[in-house]
Amino acid sequence: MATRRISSLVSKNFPASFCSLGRTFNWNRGIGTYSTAFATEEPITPQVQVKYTQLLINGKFVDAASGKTFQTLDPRTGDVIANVSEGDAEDINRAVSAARTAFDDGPWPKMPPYERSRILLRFADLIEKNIDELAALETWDNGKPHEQAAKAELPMLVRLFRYYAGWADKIHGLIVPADGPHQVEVLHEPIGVCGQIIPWNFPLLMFAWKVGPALACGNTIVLKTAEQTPLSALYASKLLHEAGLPPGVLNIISGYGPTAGAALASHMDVDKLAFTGSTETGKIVLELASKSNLKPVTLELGGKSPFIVCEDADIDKAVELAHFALFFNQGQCCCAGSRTFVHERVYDEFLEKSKARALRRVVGDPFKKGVEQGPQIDSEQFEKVMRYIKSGVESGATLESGGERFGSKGYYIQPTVFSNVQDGMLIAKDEIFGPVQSILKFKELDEVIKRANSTRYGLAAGVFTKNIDTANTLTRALRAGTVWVNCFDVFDAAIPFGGYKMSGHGREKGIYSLNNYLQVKAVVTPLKNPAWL
Ligand SMILES: NC(=O)c1ccc[n+]([C@@H]2O[C@H](COP(=O)([O-])OP(=O)(O)OC[C@H]3O[C@@H](n4cnc5c(N)ncnc54)[C@H](O)[C@@H]3O)[C@@H](O)[C@H]2O)c1
Repeated sequence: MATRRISSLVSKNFPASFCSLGRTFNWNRGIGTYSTAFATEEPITPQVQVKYTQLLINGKFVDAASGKTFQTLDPRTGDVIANVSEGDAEDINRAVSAARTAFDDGPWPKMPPYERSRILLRFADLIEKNIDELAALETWDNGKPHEQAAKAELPMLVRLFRYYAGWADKIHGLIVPADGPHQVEVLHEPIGVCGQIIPWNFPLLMFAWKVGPALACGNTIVLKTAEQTPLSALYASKLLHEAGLPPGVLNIISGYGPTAGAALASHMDVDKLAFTGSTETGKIVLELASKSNLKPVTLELGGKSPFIVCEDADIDKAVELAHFALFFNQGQCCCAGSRTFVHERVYDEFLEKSKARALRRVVGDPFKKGVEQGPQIDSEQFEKVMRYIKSGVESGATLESGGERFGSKGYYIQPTVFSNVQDGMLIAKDEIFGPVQSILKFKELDEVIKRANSTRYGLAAGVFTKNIDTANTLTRALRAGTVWVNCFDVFDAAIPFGGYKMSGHGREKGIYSLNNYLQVKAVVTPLKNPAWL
């Protein structure tokens, strides 16, 4: 069998790849056991003020119609960061009405695409100027390491807006040949008022994946942020208006899912819905859309992605990448490599090294330099993850490291590794969305393909091998929207992302996202005496 080394074992793309985080920042790892030093220190005061807490409707910050507010909390402590206007159905009506007027009568869809492109480019420049404040807000509201927000996520957001700014003046239709003397033009039109609902795990990146392509295509938007993380999208949207976005084109509603989110999904005057969140909520919004006006829906949902370590893998590199694939962002990634399949010949070595790596992971205040893992987003997620850890122990998996709360304040969890995990256990089937690695043993390639595909999800997969034939077999056999080979979490703006099966409908990013935000119209005109057809 012909084999050859795959030269690039870990992607060098940055900032498109989160893979480079560990190397770039030279994380200051502890040794042996978990360090509790950070947990006993006072939380670091964020270098940012919360300026925007109201709803953004028709270019203005306004209170909710009900006058209600809700608290957004600091995951490091559970303390209140700010009181934020709580939008509900009435505010969604106001925002949709502003977006409708901006679409039907406003300048945005009619603006020369180059002008739209320039506004998106100016916005990207403004984000770059305000990276420190935006990254601080993101860390404060979400708990993710500040270096990750500032050096990877914000640059990705900038890149994504520049990418879609580049598309704005390159979207065009087709002239297609037909039987008979007809001119057939296929026009690509903006789809109209877009409803967008995003989760809390990557508040600004999810904002970018939704807003960038929708605006490039000339649409108007009502976006509902996640109730856990309302702050950064309000700040970014203010900058978009500074960059020249006309009022009413982008409206931001903070609020809860069953009230504001459901009102948006079921609104009769919303032309398209884009949702990212859990599979359970995805089913609800799809039903709301179908029961209202049958608006088309794209869904980016949950996952239980396999990460397959083959017998020929460089074990040290595989351990590091599998660790990153699971623990990145506190394990709160839809595409987390949450089933680590390891070939039986390298299993023992892989396990020992994975355990040691988890013990070296630096957990603490996400504002502190060198910290790799902050707190989970809130008490609900914290409790859910702890329940899964308990279930892993009770179902007979071996707890190799972690398994406990980290520190005494906030929602920190020790990096946890289970070995001896069997396919039927809940920890191998459900999306845990936390820092819990499940290691499973396999023997044959056919066997691991079957087991990796034996899930209701199909978002992503990781493959670690030096053998090009093995890599080709796996990449084609795995039923997942993304397969990363010898890399993981490479998120270039041009790469499509989305799921098979219950991980979603449709794709975001790249050219594929444009199709989500365009209508296709055929215009047929008879041709009189054409010289040719
Ligand atoms: N596939 C992807 O690209 C991707 C990316 C990030 C997160 N996710 C998934 O998101 C989930 C975690 O996020 P979450 O806990 O915020 O998910 P969630 O489904 O609870 O919430 C997501 C959003 O939906 C809203 N919502 C909740 N109930 C609603 C309802 N009845 N009607 C309308 N909207 C409603 C929420 O307010 C929030 O804005 C995970 O399952 C993760 O895998 C997927």
